[in-house]
Amino acid sequence: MKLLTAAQTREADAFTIKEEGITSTDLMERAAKAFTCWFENKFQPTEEVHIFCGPGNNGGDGLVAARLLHERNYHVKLYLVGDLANASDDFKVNQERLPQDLKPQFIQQETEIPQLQQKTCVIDALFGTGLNRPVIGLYAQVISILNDSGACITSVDMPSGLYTDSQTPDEGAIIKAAYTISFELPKLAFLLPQHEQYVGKWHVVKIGLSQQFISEVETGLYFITQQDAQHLVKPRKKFSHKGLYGHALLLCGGFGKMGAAVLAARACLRGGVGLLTIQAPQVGYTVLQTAVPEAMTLTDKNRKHLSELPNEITKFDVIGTGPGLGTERVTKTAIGQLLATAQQPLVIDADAINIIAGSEKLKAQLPKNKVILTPHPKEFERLVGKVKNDYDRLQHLREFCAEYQCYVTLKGSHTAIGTPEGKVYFNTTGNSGMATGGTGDVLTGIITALVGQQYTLEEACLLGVYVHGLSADLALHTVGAISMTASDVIDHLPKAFLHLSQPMP
Ligand SMILES: NC(=O)C1=CN([C@@H]2O[C@H](COP(=O)(O)OP(=O)(O)OC[C@H]3O[C@@H](n4cnc5c(N)ncnc54)[C@H](O)[C@@H]3O)[C@@H](O)[C@H]2O)[C@@H](O)CC1
Ligand SMILES: Nc1ncnc2c1ncn2[C@@H]1O[C@H](COP(=O)(O)OP(=O)(O)O)[C@@H](O)[C@H]1O
Ligand SMILES: [K+]
Repeated sequence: MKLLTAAQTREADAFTIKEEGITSTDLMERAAKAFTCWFENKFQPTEEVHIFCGPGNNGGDGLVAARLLHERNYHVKLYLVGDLANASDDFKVNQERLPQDLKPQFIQQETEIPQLQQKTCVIDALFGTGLNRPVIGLYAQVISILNDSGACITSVDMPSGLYTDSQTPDEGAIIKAAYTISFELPKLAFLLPQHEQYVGKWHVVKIGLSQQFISEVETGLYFITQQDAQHLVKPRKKFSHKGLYGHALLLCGGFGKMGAAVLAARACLRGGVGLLTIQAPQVGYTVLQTAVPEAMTLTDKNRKHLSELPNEITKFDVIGTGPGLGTERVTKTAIGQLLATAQQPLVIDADAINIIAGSEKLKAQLPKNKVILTPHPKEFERLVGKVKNDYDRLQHLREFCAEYQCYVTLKGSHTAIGTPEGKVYFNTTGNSGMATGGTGDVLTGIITALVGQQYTLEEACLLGVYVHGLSADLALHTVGAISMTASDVIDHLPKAFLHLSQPMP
């Protein structure tokens, strides 16, 4: 599913209004109804609700929500903030529509800002996607008092003050919402870790924006839905055999880190690979043969560290490498040989990334259109240098993928997948239980398995990160976030694939 910029959202509004032959006031009523519906399910009418409106259409939504909640017997206190001489037309229409017994209070200077109790229920309708400069002055004072009050803030469409799709300047005040209720689609800003404290928990409510517009508009930004993932899963054929699902090679593990190889291997098997061979240093032989009996094990001439490639390397359909490798000189040499000679697709993680990041020569040797790199943010910085903020990181992601013609799954709460053509997909599964050692090794195993099964590199990244996070979401029900381990994620992979293989409604 696409992510739209603020400008594209405005175009989508305008297109929908024209297509349906409705007025912008009708669309505002629809949006505010959808918001109110969510709000009513969350907060009881016994609550006093303090609604703060700015001068634009976001404020207009706030006015409609005030009217609707008042009709449903919520005790509404309404505040109209700032100079309303240039308020939007739909704001003015809805100000007129306020019932007689709902009198707004006007806030035009700091002394008129109410002091709120802790836990007071607040609706923030100051600014939405129309924000076009940092919030300073009176609005910033309101935001600061609301943030400091300890009130439970629900933002309409955007936390006021936060830019929708670019870096908010440092001087701008931003609401710290507990909940943000976004219209039709999530916003890019919600998916970036630096905004967690402002956005809170976000939810999307549908307001019937034109699907034709959304399907036709050009954007390089997407988020992965369950439907997208379900469409990708390939069913198995009755007369198929293991030879059809790929023979994967994992070059993983080292002294003290054979566990990483075990995790990647077990995940690769659960990811559906036909055959799996692991090449590991000698210390790994007994470990791997015992912990992963389904896999074949080749041993390196080196006792503790990977130092060579297998003889018959051409027989493998895909090679996954990195977890547990270490960065010894002999291993660096082996990774250099791999990049120089491998004909098949490569999934490169962890220490293999660190090794490549440390050498411009190795970076230049990354074979084009054959590589998936799966760095976490620190490993990514080793590849591209220090990044300034989350938007800068995304820009580096696009540039790196274009320069090296490779795929990168930049791991995080919403893992971002960059493609050589400049697209970025955000994952929507996963949870903080995954913030534990070894879950990245699991992802390497899964993606390697999918590439082995002839998924394209893009498909393998999308389905891989989605199913990886989904497994963790399913594990959450049984083990919770605190106790979750990487093995729990592997153990829930079967359920996750089953979940995605159910017929769609
Ligand atoms: N018909 C529509 O276009 C719809 C719009 N909707 C709502 O409208 C919002 C967008 O409305 P608008 O485009 O009117 O924009 P906003 O209401 O987000 O803000 C724009 C207003 O704020 C002023 N402003 C911007 N930045 C400021 C700053 N830093 N300090 C002080 N004033 C500032 C602008 O001059 C303008 O008056 C969405 O977020 C959504 O809530 C929804 O009602 C759905 C339908
Ligand atoms: N808070 C979180 N929410 C969702 N996913 C997370 C979170 N923290 C970590 N993850 C996921 O867990 C994995 C961690 O990978 P990585 O840092 O490489 O771990 P390791 O090196 O220990 O294997 C990534 O896939 C990442 O997206
Ligand atoms: K808002």
